[in-house]
Amino acid sequence: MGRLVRTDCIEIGGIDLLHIRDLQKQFQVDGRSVPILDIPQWKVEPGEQVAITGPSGSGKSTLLHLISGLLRPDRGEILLDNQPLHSLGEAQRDAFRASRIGYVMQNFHLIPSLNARQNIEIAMTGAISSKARAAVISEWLERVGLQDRGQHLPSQLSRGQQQRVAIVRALINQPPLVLADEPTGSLDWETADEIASLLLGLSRGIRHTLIVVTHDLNLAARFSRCLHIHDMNQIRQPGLSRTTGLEQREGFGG
Ligand SMILES: Nc1ncnc2c1ncn2[C@@H]1O[C@H](COP(=O)(O)OP(=O)(O)OP(=O)(O)O)[C@@H](O)[C@H]1O
Repeated sequence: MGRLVRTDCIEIGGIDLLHIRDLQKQFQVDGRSVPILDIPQWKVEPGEQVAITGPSGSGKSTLLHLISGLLRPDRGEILLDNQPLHSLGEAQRDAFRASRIGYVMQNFHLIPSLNARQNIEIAMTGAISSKARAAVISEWLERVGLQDRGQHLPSQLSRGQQQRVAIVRALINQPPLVLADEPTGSLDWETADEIASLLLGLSRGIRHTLIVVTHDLNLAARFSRCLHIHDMNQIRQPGLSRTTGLEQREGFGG
């Protein structure tokens, strides 16, 4: 079941934070190569908020893993701030990722034995005193309404509160790019709406670029740009050309 995605490039001008060129990714399944992504060109400008939608298995998470350098493309280039991430050695890539990319995941991935403050602190880079660190963490906890939850373990927090901690952890180093993979996917609709507002508001406030993978079309509609990935099986159907495999929709309210 191969899946292939292509994108029509929309030139949006200006300086790009992210520039993907000729990207191809395949996985080996039972000894054969299964094409997953094929993206001739895609650009994201600083400060943009982009939603990525598409059917299950179309390659959305794979695209985020490629952008963050967790996966290596088989072909092509991903430039982040003009830096080809995959040309860096592992240690340099880890350091670059830690300072330039924040990652929010569906299931929070907090460390169970650390409290909320410690889960945030562990992600902090930069040489500042422990007193200054504590002050920054307090400020962020207050910003997300968790000022009285800093000492709580993840198991003592609601799911929405855990995701708030995870969002602070992703934003604490003020990375220029924040990636979120189904950040509201495991939350009830009311909490999901709150978390979506928080993520959009915070990233808008500090001018992060935000790229969010979501199945939730209501959430996608809150972004200024949406990239929809089609499944290759659909692309193979008569009447759908491969070049419409990945379609960009502009002009959502934001
Ligand atoms: N390590 C791997 N080895 C082989 N195939 C893989 C691997 N990782 C992902 N795949 C396959 O790649 C395809 C894309 O997976 P991906 O997780 O990116 O999809 P997705 O669009 O994020 O799906 P979902 O919406 O269900 O999370 C799937 O068919 C998946 O089975």
